[in-house]
Amino acid sequence: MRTLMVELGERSYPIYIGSGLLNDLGSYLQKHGITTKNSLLLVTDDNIAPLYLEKTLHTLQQSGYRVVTSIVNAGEKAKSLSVFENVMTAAIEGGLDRNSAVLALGGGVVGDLAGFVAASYMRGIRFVQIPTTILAHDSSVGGKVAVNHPLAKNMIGAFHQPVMVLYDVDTLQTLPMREVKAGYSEMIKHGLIWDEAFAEWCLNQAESLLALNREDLAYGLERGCAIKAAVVSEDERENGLRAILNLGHTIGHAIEAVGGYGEFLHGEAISIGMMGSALLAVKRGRDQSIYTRTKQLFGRFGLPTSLPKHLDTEALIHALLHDKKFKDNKIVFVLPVAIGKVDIVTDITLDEVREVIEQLKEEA
Ligand SMILES: NC(=O)c1ccc[n+]([C@@H]2O[C@H](COP(=O)([O-])OP(=O)(O)OC[C@H]3O[C@@H](n4cnc5c(N)ncnc54)[C@H](O)[C@@H]3O)[C@@H](O)[C@H]2O)c1
Ligand SMILES: O=C(O)C(=O)C[C@@H](O)[C@H](O)[C@H](O)COP(=O)(O)O
Ligand SMILES: [Zn+2]
Repeated sequence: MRTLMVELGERSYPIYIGSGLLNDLGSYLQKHGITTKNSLLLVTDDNIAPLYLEKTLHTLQQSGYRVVTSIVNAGEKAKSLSVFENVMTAAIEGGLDRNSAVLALGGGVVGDLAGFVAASYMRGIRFVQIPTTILAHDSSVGGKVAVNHPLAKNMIGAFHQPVMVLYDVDTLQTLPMREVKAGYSEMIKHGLIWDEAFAEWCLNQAESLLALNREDLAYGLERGCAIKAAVVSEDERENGLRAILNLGHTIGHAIEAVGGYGEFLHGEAISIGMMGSALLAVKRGRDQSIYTRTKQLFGRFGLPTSLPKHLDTEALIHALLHDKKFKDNKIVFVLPVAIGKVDIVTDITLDEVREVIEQLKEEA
């Protein structure tokens, strides 16, 4: 078992990564001050429930907990205000109080949704992340919780840190291959923004990672979480450094919104977005190898590197202008300086973005 810390003063918390951890959920909750006197709301989705809900409820009940369950439909559309309201209803009807805790058993969708419920219920109750996807090595760490608005991604949300992250890597073995690939997109992002050697390691271990080799997977998750934790510990509320975690998300979020939050998985959209950032960087005179190496990385993982032609360029631009990354009349882009290093650029024009979108379509 590996333990990492997210250092945030009184809001610090551990990330436990290991095999079989779900069996000991009750002990971990107790260790973190969530006792059997406190009722729990467990949120999950209808893909995960048949696989892990019974086991999770059994272990919690064995430990003496009272648990209310809310199962949402799988997929990005669950990050909506109407589903948020349904989960809130389950919490109220289940009699949760200010000492209760919300447990998110699932990927980034469940984590973001349940986390926003925890942040809002009675103005904030405790929250535990139990990630079950590879992508969630990113989403379960850092406390960004939110639902989407039809016009823009993650538009309604909060910062609400969990009390712990319990990552049972055994659960990842049941992921569909498309989700496995999408999860590696954020892992590669952590290499691209922070650690060239890690990006290179991802490239070299692609085959083993895609085959879910346990040792490599655990190392990749640990390194990805460590990078995320280091950034968040320095800048919890994105006043500066944390913005680098948004590499590929300026165009990526627009792709998700224009795709109706269903055509593209988050990991797929941001891999195309990261290709867009690499292209912009090269157009601004940075080394051509940034583009070729980024493309090689995503290609090796079977992730998309171009934009389907049917996506309307102006619709993408419109969505981009509603994103949080459009500030003070400027679009904020994270651009690679080299593999493993990025900077924040705020003078990219809409015409430059249009040109890159068209070029990404030509590659299709
Ligand atoms: N808060 C953050 O910092 C942050 C960071 C990155 C991404 N996100 C958000 O995370 C979301 C994407 O997360 P995701 O990729 O985990 O998607 P997801 O939560 O939709 O999970 C992916 C799919 O896999 C299924 N699934 C989950 N675990 C499984 C398992 N162990 N076995 C079999 N099937 C399983 C789910 O039912 C779903 O269909 C997006 O909404 C994105 O915006 C948030
Ligand atoms: O934690 C962060 O900060 C990130 O930017 C991580 C991203 O991978 C994640 O998709 C995040 O939800 C995007 O944040 P947003 O503020 O642009 O909605
Ligand atoms: Zn992301």
